[in-house]
Amino acid sequence: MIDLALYQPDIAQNTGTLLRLGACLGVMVHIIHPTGFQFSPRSIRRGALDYLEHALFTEHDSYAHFDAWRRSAGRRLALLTTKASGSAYATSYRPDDILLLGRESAGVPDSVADDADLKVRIPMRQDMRSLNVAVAGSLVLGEALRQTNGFAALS
Ligand SMILES: C[S@@+](CC[C@H](N)C(=O)[O-])C[C@H]1O[C@@H](n2cnc3c(N)ncnc32)[C@H](O)[C@@H]1O
Repeated sequence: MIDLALYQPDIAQNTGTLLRLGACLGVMVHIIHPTGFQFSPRSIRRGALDYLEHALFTEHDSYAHFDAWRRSAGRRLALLTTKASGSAYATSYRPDDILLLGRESAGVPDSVADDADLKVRIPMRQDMRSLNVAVAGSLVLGEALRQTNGFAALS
């Protein structure tokens, strides 16, 4: 199954929204620390509501820890970034891909972008800077699940 990964998220409500998305679709969410807020059930409840108890998530102390785990698991990293040239809708996803979302304030550093196996961009109107991180994650996760038959087990 496709996973989501959040690189050092800044805004608790966005993280809660993505945890709720993961809970509803049966998708694992990796939280890469440090977060810009205290990561606790209390702080993310506004976005996650009572779905938090159903959320599948795992925390990584650092990007290095996450990257070591990902490489040992042989999982491909697909970075969502406005700087990519390839469209997220012209990409072939694999069922075990991990979709990495950047932080709200600054995306990901170049060193992290260099680790990505593929980089994808959601096309937008000219002069628009970016989408909300939870909206971007939802759009690409939907496409990746559609391509990999990830909705089949859901009712
Ligand atoms: C608010 S944006 C970050 C904006 C940040 N100033 C930057 O330069 O990356 C938060 C995250 O949402 C995702 N995102 C937002 N719009 C996107 C788009 N059009 N295509 C791909 N990813 C997008 C990216 O993962 C991005 O790092």
